[in-house]
Amino acid sequence: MNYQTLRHRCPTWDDYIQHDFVKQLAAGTLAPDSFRHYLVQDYLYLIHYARVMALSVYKSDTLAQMRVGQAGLNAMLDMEIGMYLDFCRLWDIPLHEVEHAPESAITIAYSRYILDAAMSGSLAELYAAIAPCLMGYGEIGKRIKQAGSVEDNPYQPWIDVFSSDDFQAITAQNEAQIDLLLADASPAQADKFQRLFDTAARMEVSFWQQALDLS
Ligand SMILES: Cc1ncc(CO)c(N)n1
Repeated sequence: MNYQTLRHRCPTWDDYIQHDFVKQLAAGTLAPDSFRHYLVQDYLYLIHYARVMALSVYKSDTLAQMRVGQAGLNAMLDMEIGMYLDFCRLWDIPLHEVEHAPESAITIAYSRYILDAAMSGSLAELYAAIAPCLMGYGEIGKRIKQAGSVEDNPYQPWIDVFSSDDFQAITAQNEAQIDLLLADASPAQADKFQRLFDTAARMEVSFWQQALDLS
């Protein structure tokens, strides 16, 4: 088992990567209310995601494994959350409003799902559950960049983070880590990895959709 197999076997991968939210964000036509909702919910989601990354360090056996988790956590806290804080300043959204916003049902479901997989499972299971998140956004960023940017896109900073060389290096490092962890999976373990991956990818679709439903 490896990352590309998980990705190819996932029934909702394209729905996730090519969701209308992504298309509208790339075109700069996404309704501001939708982006604002996404921004707040994703900020809340990332708090839990960071806790999962911390658990990946705890569950690591080697320094090399720990460093992949460390790099992922840094990318999250510095690059992604940093970009969200910039948006908050630019769009006049007070931070306390974001921090105290109620979590939506899908935000709770998805964030606690990966947290449970991280707490109860092996390091390999943890990575199978978070792979759609990290790897998917990397793929989306790369695709949008390759398609060429539109002028004056208000969402360009989002695209710049996920298409950046730094973020792409993190996804490459994570793919290698996932491939090593999944290499010797038994058929039963491979099924478990695929189920974790597919469930997370399904929730990514709902995560986009919640924001689009507002417009
Ligand atoms: C819901 C979601 N999935 C993936 C990422 C990428 O880290 C994110 N910021 N939010």
